[in-house]
Amino acid sequence: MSSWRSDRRIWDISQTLRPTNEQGGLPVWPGDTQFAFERTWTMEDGSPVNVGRMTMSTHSGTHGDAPLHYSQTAPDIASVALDPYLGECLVIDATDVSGGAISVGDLPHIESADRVLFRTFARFPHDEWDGDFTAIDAETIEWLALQGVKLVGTDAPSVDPQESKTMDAHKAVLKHDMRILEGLVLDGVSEGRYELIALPLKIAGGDAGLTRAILRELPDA
Ligand SMILES: Nc1ccccc1C(=O)C[C@H](N)C(=O)O
Ligand SMILES: [Zn+2]
Ligand SMILES: [Zn+2]
Repeated sequence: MSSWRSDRRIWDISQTLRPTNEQGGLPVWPGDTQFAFERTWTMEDGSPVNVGRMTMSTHSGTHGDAPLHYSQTAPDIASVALDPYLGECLVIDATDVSGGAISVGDLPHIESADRVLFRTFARFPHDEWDGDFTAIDAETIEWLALQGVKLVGTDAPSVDPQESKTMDAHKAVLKHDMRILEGLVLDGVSEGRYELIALPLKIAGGDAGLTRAILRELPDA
């Protein structure tokens, strides 16, 4: 049998990109560009093919922040190495965390991990903006960096609180040259180890890149 065939289970942990409207739709950071999708050419109108066009923020839906997002002199998303976005990761259930941010005391015992994803929502708010999301303390980022973690992901729209002006968690990430995934959908994903595949789009000058993020069951799990 071909070694490419795999029966390993896959979890799609990406938001569905679609317009925001009265019924809900894609939650967008307050004041940022709404997601829009339209057809430039349609077969209905005699075109041989359908072709679309999108307008969006670089931080729409599930995305990876570039270091350039939080530092003027840091690399854009097209320039960062891809290995942090690919490989074994640990999903931590932080749905019971109170007090606005995940503190060091909220962390379970971590044997070792290169990548850590936090589930903060019991149910992901697919159709409305929730500004009261759970952020991550800068000390927690520091502690994870000491454990060798090179990527931190969250189902929240940011690692810092919505009203933060100091961006302490982002700054801790910058200090340790870690990578960030935001807006993951971790409903139905239990705590444990998985393979992460979440490559951000290669946008020159991009302060972030949208990503189709998935988890895959580890071999021989
Ligand atoms: N769109 C924004 C507009 C203004 C301020 C922040 C945002 C963000 O998207 C935050 C973000 N997702 C982050 O990387 O923390
Ligand atoms: Zn972001
Ligand atoms: Zn961010």
